[in-house]
Order: sequence, then structure tokens, then C-alpha cells
Amino acid sequence: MSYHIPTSLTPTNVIVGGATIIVLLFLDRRRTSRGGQPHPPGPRPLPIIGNMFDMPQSKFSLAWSKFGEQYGPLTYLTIPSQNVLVVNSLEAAKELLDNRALIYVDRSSCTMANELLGKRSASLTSIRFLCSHWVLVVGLSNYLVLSPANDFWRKQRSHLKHALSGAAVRSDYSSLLETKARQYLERCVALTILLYGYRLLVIKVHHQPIVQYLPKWLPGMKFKRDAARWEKEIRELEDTVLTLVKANSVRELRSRLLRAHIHARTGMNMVFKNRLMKRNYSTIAGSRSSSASPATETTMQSFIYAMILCPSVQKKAQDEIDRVIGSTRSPTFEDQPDLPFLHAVILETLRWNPAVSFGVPHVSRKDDVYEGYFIPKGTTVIPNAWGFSRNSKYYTNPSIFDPERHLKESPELDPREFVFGFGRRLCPGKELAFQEVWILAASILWAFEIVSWRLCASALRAELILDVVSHPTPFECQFVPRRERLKDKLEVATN
Ligand code: HEM
Repeated sequence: MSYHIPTSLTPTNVIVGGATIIVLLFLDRRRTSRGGQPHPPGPRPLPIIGNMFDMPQSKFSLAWSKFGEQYGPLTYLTIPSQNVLVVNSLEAAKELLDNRALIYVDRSSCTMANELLGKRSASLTSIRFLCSHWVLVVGLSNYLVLSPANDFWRKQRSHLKHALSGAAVRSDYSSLLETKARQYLERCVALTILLYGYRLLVIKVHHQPIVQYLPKWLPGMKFKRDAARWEKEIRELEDTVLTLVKANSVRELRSRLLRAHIHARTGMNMVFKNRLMKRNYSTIAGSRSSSASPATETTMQSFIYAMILCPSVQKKAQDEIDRVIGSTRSPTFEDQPDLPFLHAVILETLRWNPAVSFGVPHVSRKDDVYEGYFIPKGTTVIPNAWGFSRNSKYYTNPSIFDPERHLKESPELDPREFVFGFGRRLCPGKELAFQEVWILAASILWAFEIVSWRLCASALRAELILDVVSHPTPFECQFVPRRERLKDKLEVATN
């Protein structure tokens, strides 16, 4: 068989060739900016596909940090229909995301999270793709964290601002958290061995727009089937929350937010007048159990892992607890000011393995210039929290778990400066999260010694997964009761 390769200058060849040149020139122009200002440095993009092959597929934060070593504080990449800016300097992150918060306030809309799970909001008309191989926390589509900065988002943020403020957490949640921590200990005494495992809705998505139109039954479309199943689960969760809210009298509701708004809008016999209102209440209530808890859970896993790796730190924290609290009662928030070393352990846990290891990317709403570099509207900005935590500019021996760094006369950088995000998108649950982790950690250390399972090195084989939500790989450990009566309870429970 022979092929005829057209060499003549036919009108079709001229049109196709011309169009290709225009597209390539256009893509090249996108890299070289407005008014001659260059984009920030970054790996050289290929025509059409840009930096698709430079995008990491796992251990994202590590890859972002490597970009930092090569290109400095800012690394700029392009992938089809998306510009990405990786930020490896805390100063730059603060300038862009805090000081220019109004520009960098948006989120990227995602096919998996927003379209496949059924949200077709007018504000999400343009379906852009974060990158070709990306990991999404699915199930948050109707939740604040992935919402673009629209009215829905603004309303919910303003609710949460009051409901989760430091004062609200102290007055409304302290005793609830103390009770929950005690219940946790009771559950633990019934299980000498803690085998941890958790369910996290994370999926690797190959982002090609066309996939959303392909049928679910095709090979490779499993994630679409999963998305449909998860959507059902999320709706069930929302409905459960609503049923609970409706079933409780307003007086019994612990949440200041729900109390205030149910009173203000509907009175005791509240009626959810429309779907949006229903969604608002259930989203706020549901955010506690879906979007938020993975990060808190992950932080607790990192804490337990660190305690196994650093028995001397664990012992020092326990000595402090024993000195201040003794053995007759479990910790309460009133003990907090007297436990500075424990406070430092929690700070170090947040720093050592930032749960949301490269934040949640912000998206810019208009063109911007930073230190002479042009950052176009629609750029996805990734603050590399894990990179900040490992930067020797901010921390001495950054890979070592060392709470003492927070107790020096001039303490090292407080990780709360970056682990909870930035600007208008700053985590509204940061105060609640800190207190929840504190009371759980205090209670566990008061009640148990945490050791590696059968004292073998299995825990040491674990490693930190630097994905969207960073956690140690599963490991086994033992909670050995430190209190006599606890042991008795344990025996009774086991029998
Ligand atoms: C240790 C635990 C936690 C960590 C490390 C954490 C971290 C974060 C981070 C990095 C963001 C993105 C911020 C940004 O875009 O700049 C975020 C957003 C968010 N967090 Fe947390 N979080 C934690 C716990 C919680 C808790 C307990 C709640 C609720 C009770 C919560 C509710 C939210 C919400 C609703 C958002 C979305 C905010 C928005 O997009 O406007 N988080 N969190």
C-alpha cells in the first residue's frame, strides 16, 4: 500500500497551516504577557499542551517544593485552559492571598465536583480544569470550600464567621468537646488496639472535558459511577442532618448558628421554604462532618504517629499533664494555660504535617502584577503549605518533630500563619479545629501511652502522604492505659 503525502499548496492546507500558526502564536502570547511584563519563571511549556507533563501525579507538595528550589518563590505553569502559580514563599503568599485578598478570592470549578455531582449553577458556566492529572476531594461540591466567591459563599461565610468565632467556640463548644473527648477515651478503653482507618472521598481524575459526556458504563468511567453513588450518600447526609435539626427543639441545639438563624427566620416550628434554604442549613451543619473532619482527623493521625516516633516528646507532655492535672480527673479546657508544652506539641503537629498540604487553591478574578511579574486573571494559585513547613528560612531542622521550637524566647513561625489558608478563604473552622485537636490530644496523653504495635517497627514503615490531604500511611499502634481505673474499665469492657 502506498500513501500520497500532499505537498501542493491547496487552499485546505493553507487554511489548516495558517490556523495552526495562529493558535501557536496565541498560546505563546499568553506566556509573554501584558505590556511586556513577563510571567513568573517556570518550566518551558510545549505548544498546545503547555506544562501538562511537568504536573506531578502524586506527592504534590514535594513536587511544588522542587519547583521552588529551581525557580524561586513563584513558579508559573500553563496547561490547556488553565494557568497555575505555585507559591513557595510565605511572604509572597501573604502579599497575594492576604493583602490582595479581593483579587485572589475565587475557586476553580471542577467537573468532578461540580458537574458530575449535579451542580449546574449559572456562576459555574465555564468548566475549567485545574490540571490534567489532579486529585479532588469529591463530595464538597455544594460546600463552601469549592464554591466560587458568589452570594451563596458570602452568606455562608458570614454565618460561619459568627458561629465559629473564638468566643463562640469557647462558649458553645467547649463542654461538648470535653464530653466528646471523654467518650472517645471510653471507646478506646474498650479497644486496646487502635487500628486506624478512615474513609476519605478522594479520587484521581483525568480531566478531559469530554469525559463528562461519556456514559457511566464505559470502561474507565468508574469515577463517574462512584460520583453518582457519592452524590446519593451526600444527599442522604444532608437529609439526616436536616431531620436531626427538625427533630430537636431549638433550645436543645448546641450550635449558636442554627439557633440564631432558625429563630430569626422560622421560629420553633421551622419549615424549609425552598430548596436553597434547605441546602443552606444542611450545608452549614454538614460541613462539620464532611469537609472539615478529614483535616482534623488527619491532624490527629499525625499527632499519634509523631508520638510513636518521638517517645521523649510524649513522655515530656505526659509529665506536664500529670503535674498539672494528676490522675483523678481527665483534662478540661481550664487546664490549657497551664500546659504550655502540650500547646507546643499541637503547634508542632500542625507544622510537621500540614493536613491540607498545599492549601486549597485560590483563583484570581483579575489581572495582577507582582514584583514585575504578570499574573493573568483566572490563574490558579497554590500556596505550598508543606513547603513552608520544610523551609529552613522559617524553621531550624524543619523535618524534625520538635515542639521546643515554639517555646524559644523568640519562637519560630506559628504554623497557624499558613496551615489554615489565607485571605478571604481562611479556614473558618480554625479555632474549633485547634481546640478539638487540643482536647483529644490532652485526653489521650492523660489516659494512654501510645506505642508501636508489639513494640515492633511497623509504625516506622509508615510515611507521610503528601496529597491534597496529607496523612501518614496506615499503621498499627497500641494505647496502653496509664491509669489504674482505666485498666479496670478496659477489662470489664473486654469481658
Ligand atoms: C486541623 C484542621 C483543619 C485544617 C488544617 C483546615 C485547613 C483548611 C484550609 C487550608 C482551608 C482552605 C483555606 C484557603 O483556601 O486559603 C480550609 C477551608 C475551610 N475549612 Fe478548614 N481546616 C480544618 C478544620 C476545619 C473545621 C473543624 C471546619 C468547620 C467546622 C472547617 C471548615 C472549613 C471551611 C468551611 C472551609 C472553606 C472556606 C472557604 O472556601 O471560604 N475546617 N480549611
